[in-house]
Amino acid sequence: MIKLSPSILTSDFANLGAQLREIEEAGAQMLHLDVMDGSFVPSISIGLPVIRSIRRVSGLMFDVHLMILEPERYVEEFREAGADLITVHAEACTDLKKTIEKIHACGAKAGVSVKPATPVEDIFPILDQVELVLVMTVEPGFGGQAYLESCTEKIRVLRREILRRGLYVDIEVDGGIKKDTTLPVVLEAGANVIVGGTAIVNGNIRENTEGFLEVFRRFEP
Ligand SMILES: O=C(CO)[C@@H](O)[C@H](O)COP(=O)(O)O
Repeated sequence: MIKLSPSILTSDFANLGAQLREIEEAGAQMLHLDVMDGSFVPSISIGLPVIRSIRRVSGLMFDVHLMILEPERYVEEFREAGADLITVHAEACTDLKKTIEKIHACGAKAGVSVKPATPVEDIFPILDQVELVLVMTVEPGFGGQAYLESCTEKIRVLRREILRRGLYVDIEVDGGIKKDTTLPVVLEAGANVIVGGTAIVNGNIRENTEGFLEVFRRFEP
């Protein structure tokens, strides 16, 4: 199944409750929460208090993307705050395998992410230990950037490897996904969890969400 995970990074935070309701009512299945530390990536975004607060008002699956150094230090806290899926960067972990084990031990699903310059083959050794791989299709740090074409082949290679090994691993893509241009490209390449940032939350959330879901239907078996 293809799922939509809207990112609230560029939301109007003064109006977040209403925006979350719109996202949920329009039919998105997940909520993508970008946590940035100002070290692994240049920006600082939201953290534990915001996730705890919105957990009380949202029934969506919380897809927490940790763009922080040594994320293993905070795994339990993000789980307690409400994360259902915790994704860490392969480039940011001291010991990726142990971090994945820690995520599972606290009852969350585990995801691993790679930046655009990191070969997707780097995570093949732990592919059977995660529920999701997040292929960054922009340099992590900011919303509203242009999709990097070089990432399409990474999605294809990853989907091929997952099929070859008979695994059930979701492929999530994040960055520069637009309904009429890059969305069909990533779906064709094999992605099945789609993060939409500015293309969903900026403007009419309901129409934007419905537009994405309509394209999904064209790619569903
Ligand atoms: O993690 C990030 C950026 O680092 C994202 O989740 C952005 O929020 C995506 O925004 P768009 O590129 O879709 O506008």
